[in-house]
Amino acid sequence: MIAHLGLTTIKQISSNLSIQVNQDNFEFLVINHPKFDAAFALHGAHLVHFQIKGQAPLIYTSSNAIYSADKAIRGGVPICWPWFGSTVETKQKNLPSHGFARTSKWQLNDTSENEQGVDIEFLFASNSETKSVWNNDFQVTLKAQLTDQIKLTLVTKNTGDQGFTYRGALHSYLHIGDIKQFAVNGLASTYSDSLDHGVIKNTQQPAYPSGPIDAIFAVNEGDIVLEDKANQRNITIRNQGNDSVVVWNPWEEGAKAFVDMPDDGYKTMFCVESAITAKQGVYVAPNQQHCLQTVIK
Ligand SMILES: O=P(O)(O)OC[C@H]1O[C@H](O)[C@H](O)[C@@H](O)[C@@H]1O
Repeated sequence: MIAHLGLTTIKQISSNLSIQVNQDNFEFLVINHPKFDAAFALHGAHLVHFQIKGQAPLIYTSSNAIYSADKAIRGGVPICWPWFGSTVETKQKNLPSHGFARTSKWQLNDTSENEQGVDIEFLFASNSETKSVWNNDFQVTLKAQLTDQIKLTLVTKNTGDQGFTYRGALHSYLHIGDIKQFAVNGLASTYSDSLDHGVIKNTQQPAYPSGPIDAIFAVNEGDIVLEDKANQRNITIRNQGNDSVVVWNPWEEGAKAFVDMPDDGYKTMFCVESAITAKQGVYVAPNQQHCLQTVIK
């Protein structure tokens, strides 16, 4: 799934882990564990690939994704932070949708590995550039534990002396075999329809998506289960620290409008996001931290 990127190794970290670059010097951490293959872009600490050996990929990344310092990567698990989507304020200030973390370079801080999998830690801290758009002191850590599942924990630490609030998401694009042979179980009974002015609607249980969807669900008890019938599997998602679950698929017209997604890309992806979308966000006091997590298997 990343072979088409034509990567070259520039640093071998261990026999399973290496830093590789594409022809534009865009850096990836590539993991070839005996149990799975995975890759992160250092740009955004963005998981772009995860595939257990012998199985279909668990994560969808667009074959047309653009790897460029000022762009967000289409697919994978974008880290939306410290805001979600756009607000009147971010629009007025011409700030990017979903915050600046996904278009910032993160530092690979630590890796460890064993027979079960690998642990990886990426860091991103406030600097003069981030403070010019969001005037807070922070350190954000992405802790990734990859085994027979993906566990991503985003730790937001307030390193300043003023409290702040944040919003965001672990915006997972799950790979599915065929959207026409697909169902979603375990979502809350109502949702706010972002494609219809936030009108509150009832959820079908299970839900069989048949058109564009952009919906904010409350947090429900239990797991969200995607029936990926074409791949004869269920994908299970368990979130923590979120106040909502955002579900998104742009469908055909939406995909056609994106330069970085094939027209039929919508057929093999479905986003289920561990999100903080409430207006008040999450408050983080000085020296305190908050964890946002998603576990996918
Ligand atoms: O195109 P992006 O900025 O990556 O956003 C992709 C999508 O993210 C979320 O799912 C939002 O709810 C959608 O409204 C948005 O279209």
